[in-house]
Amino acid sequence: MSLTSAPDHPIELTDGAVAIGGRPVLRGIDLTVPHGQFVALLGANGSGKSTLVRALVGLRPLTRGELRLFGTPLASFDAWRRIGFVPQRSGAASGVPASVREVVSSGRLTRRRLLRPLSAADRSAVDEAIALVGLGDRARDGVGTLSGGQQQRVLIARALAGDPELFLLDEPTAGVDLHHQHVLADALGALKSRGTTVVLVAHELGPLAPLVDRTVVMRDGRISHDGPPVVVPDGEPHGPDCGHAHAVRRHDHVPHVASPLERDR
Ligand SMILES: Nc1ncnc2c1ncn2[C@@H]1O[C@H](COP(=O)(O)OP(=O)(O)OP(=O)(O)O)[C@@H](O)[C@H]1O
Repeated sequence: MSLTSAPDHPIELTDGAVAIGGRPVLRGIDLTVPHGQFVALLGANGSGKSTLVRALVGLRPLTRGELRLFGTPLASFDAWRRIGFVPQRSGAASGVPASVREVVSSGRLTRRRLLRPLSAADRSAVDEAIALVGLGDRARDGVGTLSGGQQQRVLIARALAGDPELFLLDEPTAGVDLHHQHVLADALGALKSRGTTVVLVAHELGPLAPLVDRTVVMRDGRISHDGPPVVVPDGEPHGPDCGHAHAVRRHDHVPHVASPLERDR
């Protein structure tokens, strides 16, 4: 907690806007995420989910609005070790031969003093992260020998090893088989029980659904729904929020529809 009474929410974005190449991509985004909340960011292709999470970690500059991370304006925020970010799948192999253990260990770099060997606490955090994503038997293997889905899990383990207080993941389940979606759900469930704040971009929640406290749905660069997830038995709308629940399902699966805010694919 900060010494003042100002809130220190992990994320507080007010009237956020992003333009790419002069074209508005996000507009009028108000998003406050309190400690310990598990937020799913949903929406059709091109609706702005990735741009929003990238803006939230300072990778996309805001053209308007204010972003505070843990109560500190982005411009003066420097506690990046409190934040873990797993980008959309790009592969953990960069051409440099490195083992799973080495890549995951790099997630501890901000936690230890430069050029110091890994401490026992570092090593156990690395082992725990590798086990959590189900790669214990591949720890010594080169990341280049792993499948795309396994490389994604290496990146997740690297972020987990840093023991972040705020963890953002962009489509971690894309192209991942059901068994490994359950592995990921277990890993994120363990984080959630530690009180970690999670923001997750997804098309399909699948096994992650029970973890979600709040769904934010993007549409054409704006937030079109923000509220608690609603359980919809047998695919039927249910309860007073059924319209929204149905909308979430439909957005989750809508085919790509061209709009002025969508990129060519
Ligand atoms: N690097 C870029 N260059 C140009 N336009 C971009 C770029 N990145 C995003 N955009 C634009 O921003 C819009 C939002 O893209 P974004 O990737 O944030 O959407 P998304 O909801 O994450 O989509 P998806 O589910 O397909 O990943 C796109 O329609 C695209 O036009």
